[in-house]
Amino acid sequence: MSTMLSNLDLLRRVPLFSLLTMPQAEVISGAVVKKRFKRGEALVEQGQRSNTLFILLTGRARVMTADSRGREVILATLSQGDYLGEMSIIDNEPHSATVRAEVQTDVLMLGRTEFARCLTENASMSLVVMRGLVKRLRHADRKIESLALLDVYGRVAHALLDFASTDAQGQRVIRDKISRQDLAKMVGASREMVSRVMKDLEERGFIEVLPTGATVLKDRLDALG
Ligand SMILES: Nc1ncnc2c1ncn2[C@@H]1O[C@@H]2COP(=O)(O)O[C@H]2[C@H]1O
Repeated sequence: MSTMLSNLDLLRRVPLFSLLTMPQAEVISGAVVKKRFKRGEALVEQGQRSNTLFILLTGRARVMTADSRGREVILATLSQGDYLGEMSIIDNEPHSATVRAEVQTDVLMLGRTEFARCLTENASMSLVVMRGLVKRLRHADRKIESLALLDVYGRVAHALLDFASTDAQGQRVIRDKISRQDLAKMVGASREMVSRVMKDLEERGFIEVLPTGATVLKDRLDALG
């Protein structure tokens, strides 16, 4: 975490908070608290309350939910500039999911009252939060569709296409090695099944796994997802 930057500087670099007027930003920067979470530590726990908005300054965190048997589903991965905890602040219910640091993660924390004040005093900020929620709902709709209508091949293809970014050569690629366990938690299938599907996708030329661990997605994969 940069110790050189003031809370105000840190806040103004976060897209959501860059919408505040300078006087508003000054008030809010006096109310935020910095915190560092270790890898594996939970920022919030599903079913509990924290009355806090968390803004990621560095690192990465995983949004996940689990059933009573401890089976987990990964809903999303958050990174720098993303925020979490807004759902509980907006509807005053416990946290909808557990969010866990995947690597050491630095955050700014803002209390319920201050965040609620930002939303009521700044219409453009409310709109951005709404857009974020709508985007999430669209994504959740696609996920429901894929769970209901696609087989495991289709769901794995969907998840891979979702994750990929386009490199300088215009190839869609996932740079980091993909954990079969994580992929299984994203698509709602067993790790063994996902390993089998990935192997088959590779053998049939839908994907290419490079020696670096990166995965290149071929155009024909779109037909499955
Ligand atoms: N599907 C999702 N995608 C991204 N973030 C989510 C998703 N579901 C929940 N979250 C975040 O995880 C947080 C868990 O606590 P809250 O319910 O307060 O607010 C939630 C959101 O900020």
